[in-house]
Amino acid sequence: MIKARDLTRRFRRGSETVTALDRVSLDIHPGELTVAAGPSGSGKTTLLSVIGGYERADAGSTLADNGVPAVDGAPPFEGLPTGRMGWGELGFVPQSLALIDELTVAENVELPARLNPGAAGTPVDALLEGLEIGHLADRLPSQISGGEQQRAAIGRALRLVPAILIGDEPTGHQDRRRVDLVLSLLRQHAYAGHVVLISSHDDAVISAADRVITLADGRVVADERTHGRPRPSRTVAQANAPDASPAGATGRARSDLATGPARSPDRS
Ligand SMILES: Nc1ncnc2c1ncn2[C@@H]1O[C@H](COP(=O)(O)OP(=O)(O)OP(=O)(O)O)[C@@H](O)[C@H]1O
Repeated sequence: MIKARDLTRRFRRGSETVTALDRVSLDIHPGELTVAAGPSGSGKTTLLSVIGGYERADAGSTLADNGVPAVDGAPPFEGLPTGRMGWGELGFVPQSLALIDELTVAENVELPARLNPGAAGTPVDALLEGLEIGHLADRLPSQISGGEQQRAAIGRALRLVPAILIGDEPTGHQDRRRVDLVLSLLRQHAYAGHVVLISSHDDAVISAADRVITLADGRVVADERTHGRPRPSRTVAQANAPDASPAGATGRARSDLATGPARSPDRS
């Protein structure tokens, strides 16, 4: 589970201050597809970037279950800041995609595993086939379409089967059939007991969601469970057991990864 509390993010534009997020508090649960919706400029990208640790909040905090099962009666929620999670714990699909142009499609998808030697996950070939880009494995990102690049970025985010998956409009470049394909993979990941939070203003995506959080002017103006699908009572930690490894054990922390070229260019 993710607990975001009082997230506030302001941007300065000359003499003007834009409040992109205004004291947003949310719990995002595993086991359901959660979609952040709202008009352009309402704060969706900022919310996902702050929750994913790609952008710093001016105020507030975002903590996540660290995947370690409870021991000796200790609460399973350990409160790890999401910004310190690596690809093994948190997969991110940025709007910019941030693929490395010198690496092939297969190498881009494999990157989280290269950074986390020994970590378990889904084989690259299976991901590429599932995302219908298997035939493009040896091409460079610049040699494939925007929709194909986006599916490669989704494959990279899913590579280590992260407890948390965040996608900023991950279907934005897809045709109708591939929107359904991507949604089906994301829902599968969510229903396996993981946290899946994406943004979209596509009605097809919103109607496929189990929960829709609507933003306007940086605030949550609606928060609805659309399918009424009961949440599994198990935690992310339980869902991941016995493969769960302590945060950090699967590799580098997010702050380290930020220095790598695969992370969002927004993070320096
Ligand atoms: N780097 C920045 N500098 C200044 N203002 C920014 C910056 N990033 C975002 N904003 C502003 O913050 C507000 C929220 O932007 P954000 O990108 O989060 O919205 P969004 O809902 O994701 O929009 P879209 O659907 O168009 O992607 C907008 O008013 C935007 O102009």
